[in-house]
Amino acid sequence: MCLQWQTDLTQAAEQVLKDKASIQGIILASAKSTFFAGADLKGVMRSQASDGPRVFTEIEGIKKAFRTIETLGVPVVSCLNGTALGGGWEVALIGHHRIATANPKTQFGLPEVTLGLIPGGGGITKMTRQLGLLAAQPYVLESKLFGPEEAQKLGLVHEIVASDDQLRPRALAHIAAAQGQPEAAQHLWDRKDYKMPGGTPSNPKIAGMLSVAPAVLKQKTRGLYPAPEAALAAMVEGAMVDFDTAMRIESRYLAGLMTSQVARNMINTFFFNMNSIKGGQSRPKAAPRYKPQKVGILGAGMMGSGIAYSQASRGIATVLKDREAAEKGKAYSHKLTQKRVDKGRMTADKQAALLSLIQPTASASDLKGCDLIIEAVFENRELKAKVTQEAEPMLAEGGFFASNTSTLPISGLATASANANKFVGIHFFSPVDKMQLVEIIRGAQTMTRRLRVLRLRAGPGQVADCGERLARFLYQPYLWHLCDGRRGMLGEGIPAPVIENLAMQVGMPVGPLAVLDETALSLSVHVLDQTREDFAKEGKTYQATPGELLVERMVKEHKRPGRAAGGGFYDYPAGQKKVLWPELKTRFEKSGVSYSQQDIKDRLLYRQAVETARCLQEGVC
Ligand SMILES: CCCCCCCCCCCCC[C@H](O)CC(=O)SCCNC(=O)CCNC(=O)[C@H](O)C(C)(C)COP(=O)(O)OP(=O)(O)OC[C@H]1O[C@@H](n2cnc3c(N)ncnc32)[C@H](O)[C@@H]1OP(=O)(O)O
Ligand SMILES: NC(=O)c1ccc[n+]([C@@H]2O[C@H](COP(=O)([O-])OP(=O)(O)OC[C@H]3O[C@@H](n4cnc5c(N)ncnc54)[C@H](O)[C@@H]3O)[C@@H](O)[C@H]2O)c1
Repeated sequence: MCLQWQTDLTQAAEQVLKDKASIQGIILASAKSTFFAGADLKGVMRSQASDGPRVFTEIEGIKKAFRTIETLGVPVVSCLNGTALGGGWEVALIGHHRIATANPKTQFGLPEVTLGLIPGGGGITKMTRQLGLLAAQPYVLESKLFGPEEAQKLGLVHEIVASDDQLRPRALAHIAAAQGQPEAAQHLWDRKDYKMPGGTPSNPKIAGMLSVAPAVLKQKTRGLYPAPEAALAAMVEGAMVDFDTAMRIESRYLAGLMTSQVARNMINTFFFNMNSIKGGQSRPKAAPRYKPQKVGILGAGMMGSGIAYSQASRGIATVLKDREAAEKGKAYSHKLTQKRVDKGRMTADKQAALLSLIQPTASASDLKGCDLIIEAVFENRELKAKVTQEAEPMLAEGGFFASNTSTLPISGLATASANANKFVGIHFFSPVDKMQLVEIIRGAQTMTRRLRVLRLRAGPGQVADCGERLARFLYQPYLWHLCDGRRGMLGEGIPAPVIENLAMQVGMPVGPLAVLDETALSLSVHVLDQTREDFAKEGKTYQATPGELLVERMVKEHKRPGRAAGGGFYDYPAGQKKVLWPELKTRFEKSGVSYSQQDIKDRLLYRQAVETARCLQEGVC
């Protein structure tokens, strides 16, 4: 929907208006494999707040042309040969009759709110009038996309054809059959007898539901995302007025959002940056994709058991080795898959096939022939060196070794290896089955070609090739320091619920103390112990931060090592919601401590900004 397209559209609308008497019907078709990708997001990225009035005029201009075509009095047929998203779906909705090619890859719908925008090119008004205020919500407020079949069930597509070459003949046949039938050239909502499905907001049932809708939405967005709120407002306000006014209402909301910093940030992150990652921006150039055939995992604790699941669920034979906990580690995969089986999302056969790929063992000899071994034992340098030396000889020819360490420099760990050039860091995040990110860390001696992007996990954003600078990597400077700041705040006497709630108010999905519990407080203590040992070897004394000392007290004094071990900053009563450990109040809270909520929010966010800037400075990509 760039400026050139807008000019062409306006001219086409003027032309059909002139030629009206000789037109029997209009076909909207695309010459590309995608039907239409919607508004020009590059243009939106260039917009400024002062562009608001101009953008409003452009949106209104586009919709005027849409309206000219759909109210001309001739049947309009949209031939949907491929994906139609956002403004593209809004173009499809010009057609009174919509025909789609059957293709499981085709996606229709309105992804706008995921980009900080709203479907203000007629999408809100038309989808609401077509489906009703309640039924349209998932498509408008949650950007639920759908394929041709679902579209047909919803009445949004009227015909499905087997191949693209059938679209035009079917459209022509429809136009021929529609001659003399005025309703075939009219949208539902333009008919005199139109009634909104389910009722308008004046219907008491709808009014009752709408009265709680903003609160429900706010609970999800925490007031941090303006687009879903604007979309809900445009839906409801639009449902109370005539069609043209409803269209203008959505244009106003859209113009405001389109020229906002929030939308630019979201578009840049969720569309352009995500596309670059999917397109392999982080991959070493010209490196072939690589999938190991057999993977060994050392340590079947929290991380090892999750990594085993992630390998087996991608069909990779996995040997899970632990001194004592290998069976328990495999049981984690059983637990995860059983939940899916119980919900009917996985067959028992598939579960059995996945579990059969995990071989629990206490014996290093079972690792023979692995082309990748990932070490995930305790965060202790000597132990890691020992298990590396024990397992490495089992590698298949050309295989390589990886450590899942959170904090220990890879170059240092690689000194235990007989092949430091085949030693890398592969850092999974907890919980492994949910987190898409995997960080690849290059040690000083790692051969660059070892950094083939591993297909260990599906999903985008999977790799940050950090290299290794200053013997630290992403997790260390980034998350670790963030966590430390939060633990530190608790140590200053700031109440735990204040820290947790303010962090969520600035957009974190869960409170930071909850995250620390998940990753295990005992892990922080292992890291601290190792750091002290390292300093001592150099004749120095490590000065632990207040945050580190607090966690050490939690683990060593109060015996609260984290969620997996029964409790940490939170208690985890069986079958109930977690609750903050009541004794945090008596042990850490200081009565009369003064704090400003804004300062706490700033401390949480500035730390992220500073660490992000450092990552960029250090070339983490
Ligand atoms: C001063 C301010 C400007 C004001 C403009 C005013 C305009 C007013 C219009 C208002 C009315 C409409 C409002 C509408 O409701 C709002 C929207 O439409 S928001 C956009 C919604 N659309 C999308 O989210 C779709 C985005 N695209 C995709 O999901 C995919 O590209 C696809 C369509 C599924 C196709 O996938 P692929 O085949 O894999 O192709 P690629 O993804 O690799 O894309 C190829 C190439 O095209 C670029 N591109 C794709 N879509 C857009 C886009 N919408 N805008 C800009 N560029 C787009 C993509 O970046 C690739 O570029 P390359 O990397 O090759 O440079
Ligand atoms: N916890 C996290 O959130 C997280 C995230 C990313 C990376 N890591 C890293 O992953 C590694 C493991 O962390 P974890 O949280 O899974 O620890 P964990 O304590 O849950 O598990 C460690 C496992 O190692 C096993 N082990 C000890 N010695 C062994 C040996 N000689 N041979 C085989 N197994 C042995 C233990 O029995 C235990 O099951 C650490 O290096 C940690 O820094 C942890």
